[in-house]
Order: sequence, then C-alpha cells, then structure tokens
Amino acid sequence: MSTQTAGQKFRAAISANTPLQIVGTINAYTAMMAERTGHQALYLSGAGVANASFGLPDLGMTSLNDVCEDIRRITAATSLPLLVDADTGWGGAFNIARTVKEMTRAGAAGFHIEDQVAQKRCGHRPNKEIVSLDEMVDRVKASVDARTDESFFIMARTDALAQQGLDAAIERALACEAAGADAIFAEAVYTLEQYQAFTKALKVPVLANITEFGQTPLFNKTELGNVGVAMVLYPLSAFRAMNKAALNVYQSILANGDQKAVVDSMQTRAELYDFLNYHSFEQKLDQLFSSKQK
Ligand SMILES: C[C@](O)(C(=O)O)[C@H](CC(=O)O)C(=O)O
Ligand SMILES: [Mg+2]
Repeated sequence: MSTQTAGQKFRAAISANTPLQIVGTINAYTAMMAERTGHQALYLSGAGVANASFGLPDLGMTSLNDVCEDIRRITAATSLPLLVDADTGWGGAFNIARTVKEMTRAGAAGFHIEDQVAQKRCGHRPNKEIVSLDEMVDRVKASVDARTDESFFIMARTDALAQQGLDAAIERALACEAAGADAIFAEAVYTLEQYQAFTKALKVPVLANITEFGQTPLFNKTELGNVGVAMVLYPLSAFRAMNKAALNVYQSILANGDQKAVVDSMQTRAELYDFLNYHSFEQKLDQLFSSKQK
C-alpha cells in the first residue's frame, strides 16, 4: 500500500509529466477505466456532478455534500489522485475552510476555487461575473489556512480574462500565487500566446482547461507544454462521448425494436468484468463458501 497522500501523489504526477494530462471521470467506474488506461491523475467536474448526478445545469446549484459523495465514490475505486472542482467554495471564509477539510476527508488530492460570483456560470459561457481581486485573494487565503493536510493542492482559478482582459487576469493570478495558491487555472483562454503570458509571469504551475465546444481551441499537449503549461484538463470529454453513445442506444432500441444495430458500440460483459476485477471477487466467494456447499 502506498504511504503517499493523495496530494503528494498529485504533486509527484505534476513533477513527472510536462504537461500532466488530467481526465474527467464522472463516476467510479470510468475512473477505474482511466486508471487502467494509464492516466496518472483524475478530475471531478462541477458541471459533471450537476449534469450527471443531478440532471442540473452548471450554475452553482449543487452543494459541498453533493460533490463530496462523488469524491468518496471515485477515490474508493481508484488509487489515482483526484482534482476536484470546488466552484466558488460555497460561501465565505468558514464555508471555504469546510470545503477544504471535507474534500480532504473524502479523499480529494486538491481542488480549484474560482473568482466568479456565487451565482456562477460555466467558464465558457457569456456574461460571467467575477468578485473583486481582494475577495478572490481572501478565498485563496481561507483555503490555504484551512489545510489539515499540507499536501492538499490548492489551485486558484481565474475567470477574469473574458471580462477584464489578459493583464487583469494575470494580475489576479499573481495575487493568488502570492496568497499561497499552489497553481493557477487560467479559464477560457483563447490562444497559446495568452497561456505563455500566464506561465511567464507565474512561478507556480498553470493549468489549461481544454474543454470541448468552448472558448479554447483543442490545443495538443505538446503545444501547451511548449508554452510552459504544466497541466492539461479534459473535464468532460468522456462524459460527452458517453452521452452521445447512450442517446444513440436509446434511439436505436425505439426505432428498431431491438439493440442489434448498436451492440458493436457497447463494452462487452467480459470487458466490464475485467475492469471491475469481477472474477477475483467470484473466486473469493468460491474460496470462502465452497466448504459449506459440500
Ligand atoms: C471545468 C468546468 O468548470 C467543469 O465544471 O468541468 C467547466 C467545463 C465546461 O463547462 O466545459 C468550465 O470550464 O466552466
Ligand atoms: Mg466547473
């Protein structure tokens, strides 16, 4: 068993990869697949929790507990470090402190906290509003101060670029760095040059959010690595693909009266059981209870 904390594993993964790819895993099972595939770090998306677990839009409607439940499920099923979307932290300094402590207890390696107002929106949608620089710095300070595990990774996300431009966004990022943030999440960046401006200005690692159908082009990890980006996030990529596959299955069953046309698009029972280590559980059952059956 590893004696490393989740936060230590996450920090080691950042050091070992330039850049580190971090994939969104909407539930425990997809997290197991990502781990088996060879990924080294996982992400729990706030939009993902809202959309997938609750059928809600990403507008700050889910609670700390809602997210912690999904953290516990994922961290119980894998040994990879999990970065978690803490949105705006669910309130003032004491609420943010609870967010740090509860997410640590749930097994998260770290979180990102953003500078949007509580009535937040997806970072790639228009009309976002942000809090003042001072209020954001207070959010970061409250996070750093609340750490019960010094390795818990505190990432400050700034959504300022859209509303205030590059210089203001970098000024915020620098203020968050000075307040103790371990990394900066530069949200909804348009160009590689802008990423470079962030990475040049900052000492701490910078994350690029490469989410589909948003403001940021789908830059390759090599391009991002070349401009100094340390982490590349794919928050909802697998989720979007799963959704399209599921929709296709539902439509096909209705249209055709059976599922034959879509069976080829399905993961087989054997594959499912392999990822779940199903057979080792069955063997254990046989071992434990075979004497009684005779
Ligand atoms: C990263 C993000 O915060 C998320 O919740 O996954 C979203 C992703 C998205 O909506 O595509 C965001 O960028 O705001
Ligand atoms: Mg989010």
